[in-house]
Amino acid sequence: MIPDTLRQLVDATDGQREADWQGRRLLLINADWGELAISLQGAQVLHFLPFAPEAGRAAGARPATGTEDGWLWVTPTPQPMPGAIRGGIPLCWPWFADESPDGKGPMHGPARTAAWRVEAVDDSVSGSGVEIHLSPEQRLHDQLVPNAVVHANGQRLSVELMTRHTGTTPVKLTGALHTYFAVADTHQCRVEGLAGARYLDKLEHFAEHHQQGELGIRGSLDRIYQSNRPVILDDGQRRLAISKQGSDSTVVWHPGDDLPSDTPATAGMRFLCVETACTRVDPVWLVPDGQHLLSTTIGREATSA
Ligand SMILES: O=P(O)(O)OC[C@H]1O[C@H](O)[C@H](O)[C@@H](O)[C@@H]1O
Repeated sequence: MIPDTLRQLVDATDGQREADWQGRRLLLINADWGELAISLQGAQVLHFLPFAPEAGRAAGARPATGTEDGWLWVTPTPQPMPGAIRGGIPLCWPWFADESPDGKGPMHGPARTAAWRVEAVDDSVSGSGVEIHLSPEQRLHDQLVPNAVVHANGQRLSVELMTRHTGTTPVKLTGALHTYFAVADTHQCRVEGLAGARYLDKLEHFAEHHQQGELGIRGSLDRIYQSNRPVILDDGQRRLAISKQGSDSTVVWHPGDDLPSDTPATAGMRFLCVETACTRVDPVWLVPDGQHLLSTTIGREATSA
């Protein structure tokens, strides 16, 4: 689910172009393999719709209008600059939530509101698709340097957030690929693959629990699962496989009825955040010349033929 204004920009794109949306520069791609939109504020993927063949649909043919509008959700309320966009895949870096070193930094770090530039767009990648390299326009940390790579094709989307240590003293790093998935109905969702995992419940002052059975979403939740395993997000209509690297935390978040002011009730039950993260339970200590790769890959669940 994406705002009509973003849908119109994607529809008006043939191939690849840049355009302005809500005061932000976007990279838009509408190709034979699918659709992709990235905001250069935050290097944030806002939209992805692959055209992989499904039963009854020819290879490379776009889904019938109205049957599917992408795997990611973006709030329909315009987000004033220079604030963050709620939706898509915000890059939370170099800390997750309020875990800045002095406790005073912006929620989820400065990367998601910073200006990034496209370093390269490679559409010669195997399997027909695109690989986009992005870097921040300004330094965001005195010792750490991030860059992002987005891979998209007719089957899957992946986002890689690489951090390199260019300084002289060890640095603690947390962060997240804070994915807002578009779902048919939040309360019909199941997240499979977390059964038995230990989690910290942020709604209970980080009380520790273990997940009993598979996770069904019934109301508000804000949990840090200690897990490096892939999960399946099933909303009753679509099963997406979410795998990851460099992450021992999976954050599952939805505010329930207590929606943020930028999220109208009609849109509020159409998303679920399942986040590939490094948090207080698995911070990364980066040493000089070290690097860390946080990545997620999202595809349809593989079905046995
Ligand atoms: O509103 P935001 O700054 O984008 O944060 C949205 C949410 O992100 C994460 O999932 C945190 O676990 C939540 O506690 C937070 O409310």
